[in-house]
Amino acid sequence: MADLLSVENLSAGYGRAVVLSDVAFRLGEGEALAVLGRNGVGKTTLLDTLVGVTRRFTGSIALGGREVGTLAPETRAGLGVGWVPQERNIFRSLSVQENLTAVARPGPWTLDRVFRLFPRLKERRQQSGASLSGGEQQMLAIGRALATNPRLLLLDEPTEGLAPIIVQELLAALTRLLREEKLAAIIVEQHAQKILPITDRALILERGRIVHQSDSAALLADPMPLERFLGVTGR
Ligand SMILES: Nc1ncnc2c1ncn2[C@@H]1O[C@H](COP(=O)(O)OP(=O)(O)OP(=O)(O)O)[C@@H](O)[C@H]1O
Repeated sequence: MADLLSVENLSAGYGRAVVLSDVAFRLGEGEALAVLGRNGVGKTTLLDTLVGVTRRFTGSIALGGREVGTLAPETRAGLGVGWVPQERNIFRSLSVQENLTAVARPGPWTLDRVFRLFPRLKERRQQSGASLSGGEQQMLAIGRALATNPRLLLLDEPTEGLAPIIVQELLAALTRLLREEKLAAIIVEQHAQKILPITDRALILERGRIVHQSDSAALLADPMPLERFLGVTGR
């Protein structure tokens, strides 16, 4: 499978602090990767480095064969890096529909298609972003990233802090995105058992380094690395 993303020898951090060291992995077109690890190991820093909002010390990030590691975040976004940050960053004073149309770029992900994926957003299309529940704001944040028609979607703990029923709804939408629509994605998640069934590959970070990489199915079948590096079972 052709590489959509190829990361080599990446080290990055903030100011003089090195958080990520010698990170290397590949992602094929249409593949989904789970990024796992305990608190503070550098998961968010990895996504932020792909987006371009940290300090990169060494290494390369190639998207579709083109080096993007030196480019500004907005240029990377224009080349197809879609980002749903942990803090969601929706426009609180704009309506749901305005949030989506403000960032829309031409491509298969039209407003209608986003509304088909998240019917709750369609029902609330005239409401302000601020009036939405936490789960609905997360759906809007994902919808906004989709409306930019990304080649690669980066999701930072999309289910964090949400009620179980909303988590189920979000996971069902993500399953559709990753399994049926075959959108390439990298998902940071604390709970391995939620995300491994819907991703192709997984990596585990510890202190800014990759300590395990494998197929997600292999990790589910043999959860030893989850026990060792996350202190949880895969179930
Ligand atoms: N803006 C920043 N400036 C300086 N250091 C930072 C900054 N953001 C994160 N760090 C440090 O980088 C390290 C990795 O943090 P990061 O948020 O990437 O971890 P994480 O695995 O995503 O953790 P969590 O699951 O708690 O979100 C931590 O030691 C953190 O204190």
